[in-house]
Amino acid sequence: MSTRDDILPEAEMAGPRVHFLSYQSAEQWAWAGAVVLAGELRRALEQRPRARLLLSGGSTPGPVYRALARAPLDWDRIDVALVDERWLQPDDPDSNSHLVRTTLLQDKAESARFETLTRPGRSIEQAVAAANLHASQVPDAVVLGMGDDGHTASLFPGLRGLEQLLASPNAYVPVDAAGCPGAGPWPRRISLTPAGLAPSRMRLLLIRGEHKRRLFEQAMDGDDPVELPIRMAFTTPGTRLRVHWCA
Ligand SMILES: O=C(O)[C@H](O)[C@@H](O)[C@H](O)[C@H](O)COP(=O)(O)O
Repeated sequence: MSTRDDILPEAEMAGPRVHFLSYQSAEQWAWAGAVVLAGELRRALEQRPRARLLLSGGSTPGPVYRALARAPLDWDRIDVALVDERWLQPDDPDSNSHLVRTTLLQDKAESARFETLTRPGRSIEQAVAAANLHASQVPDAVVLGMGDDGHTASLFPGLRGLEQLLASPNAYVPVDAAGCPGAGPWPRRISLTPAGLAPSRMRLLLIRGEHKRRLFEQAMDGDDPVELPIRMAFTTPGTRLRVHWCA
């Protein structure tokens, strides 16, 4: 297993809103993500009866979740929930729930309490209302991803009503991303908003590849999340965004 010293970043760029760390290999990147999340959860459990972790889906974060599942934490005091979900049932292989179940909720983390966003028999409005009730518990850590189009959570560039969704006072909103190529075959979704991200005690963005590095640098040159929704990760007031990148 890697030690803390093996996973020091190759380069760092720290500003007031973003701390960007580059890792030399995918293995170091995965372990570094797990170490930082485990540290945050451990601190939270020292101070409060329960800790809360919000996770994204997509093709990038799986190795970090698998590494985190091996962390010796008091997992039965940890609530795991989602940043966003495609309007699919939790056992659908394309759902973010399925990703979290098959990567994180294994090994030591099997005993964590997992809140899916969708559930059989629940309408999208009921699912969003339930998510907003749970959101009264402040997240200790939020893991975000970024799509090749600059979306984060399920807030896509060009999404109808994006400005209103970004300004919503609610932590979760229903999304109809019809016409947004980044949403792939799943236009109906539920997404975290800036209001849901703001109170989190830690924000971690997991990205890989040259294209995403350049896109993130471009995002940092501006402030408007309507143009590039990933900007909400660092323009939303609250804690500084930590970015973990590797090629
Ligand atoms: O449901 C989703 O699609 C995700 O939660 C989404 O916001 C994800 O983080 C990005 O799309 C990045 O996805 P990739 O890692 O596959 O590029």
